[in-house]
Amino acid sequence: MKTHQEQQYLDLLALLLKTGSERVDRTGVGTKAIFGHHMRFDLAEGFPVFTTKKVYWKIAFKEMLWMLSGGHNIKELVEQNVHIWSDWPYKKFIDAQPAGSADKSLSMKEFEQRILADDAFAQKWGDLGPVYGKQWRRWKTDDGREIDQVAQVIDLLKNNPSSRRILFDGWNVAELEQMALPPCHKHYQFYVDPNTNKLSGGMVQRSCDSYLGLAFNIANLAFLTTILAEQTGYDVGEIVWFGMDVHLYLNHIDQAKLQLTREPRPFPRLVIKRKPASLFEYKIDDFELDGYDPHPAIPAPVAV
Ligand SMILES: Nc1nc(=O)c2c([nH]1)NC[C@@H]1CN(c3ccc(C(=O)N[C@@H](CCC(=O)O)C(=O)O)cc3)CN21
Ligand SMILES: O=c1ccn([C@H]2C[C@H](O)[C@@H](COP(=O)(O)O)O2)c(=O)[nH]1
Repeated sequence: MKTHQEQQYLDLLALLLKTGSERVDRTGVGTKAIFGHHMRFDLAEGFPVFTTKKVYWKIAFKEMLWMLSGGHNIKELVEQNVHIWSDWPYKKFIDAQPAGSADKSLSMKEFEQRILADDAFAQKWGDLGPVYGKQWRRWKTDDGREIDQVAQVIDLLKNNPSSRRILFDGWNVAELEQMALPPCHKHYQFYVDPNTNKLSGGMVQRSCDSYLGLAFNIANLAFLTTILAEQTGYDVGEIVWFGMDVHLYLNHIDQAKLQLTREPRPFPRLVIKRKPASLFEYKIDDFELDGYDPHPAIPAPVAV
């Protein structure tokens, strides 16, 4: 019998548990880490959203659509009930409040409510800086122009699919200091096989939270590749993932061990209910996963 493609992910978790070197990290949580790892998923065999725990794929897709829209303020995420980016601006806000002030003890929920209610507050405190969306869609040049890297990718896929330069990158060295977090999934590249008319998507991730982030990152790489293929007239090929600093946070070890006791179930199919005129006009309600029957969620704390 053919091995389930998700086994690659379970093998990675097992490898980290067994061989990962314990390292201190920026967050102070500590990780078990390896350097350099690769996985690939054939999208013809199903949509790679992991089944050995419930993955909140709609949250991931909303994040991808937000990045594709050029967004970099958490307001647009919180409006859609997505909270995965709120920790960083919240921490920045709390750190900036004087000791003893009422705002110093604001909860994250109250912070998010103020982001939603007060535009000026959201402008000031909800902005993550020039992160993914900004670099993907409006990379600033020295002479004051802005480059839409995603539009360039679409143009190459339509007009020069044998190019070896069909890529975009979020790692804008000059602007890293202004970002709440420098990009983790930093490089995306695409490839058309002329024999099969299939589009494959690759991604390089410099730093990978293998328990929380990676499930989202793989689903989103598959999602982006699928909608790009639909928009440019190709069938879907493979996604190819390269991780560099690939780690398991020490407070995710029990969750990873529990996940390893579970058997993968068949991957679902991604159903796209509407094809908009451009890549930038998809809405979350255009998507459904057909046949997603995961094992229960296993919650874990995010390292900030
Ligand atoms: N330490 C760390 N790991 C990450 O994966 C990560 C960051 N930081 N910082 C930036 C973004 C934010 N991302 C996140 C943050 C939180 C979850 C998370 O908590 N996921 C939960 C449930 C989410 C929910 O219900 O809102 C999960 O079980 O997948 C996932 C991705 C990915 N990135
Ligand atoms: O999409 C994402 C975004 C972030 N991560 C993880 C990887 C690291 O654990 C942290 C970032 O910390 P750095 O010190 O900047 O490396 O967030 C992820 O896995 N996926």
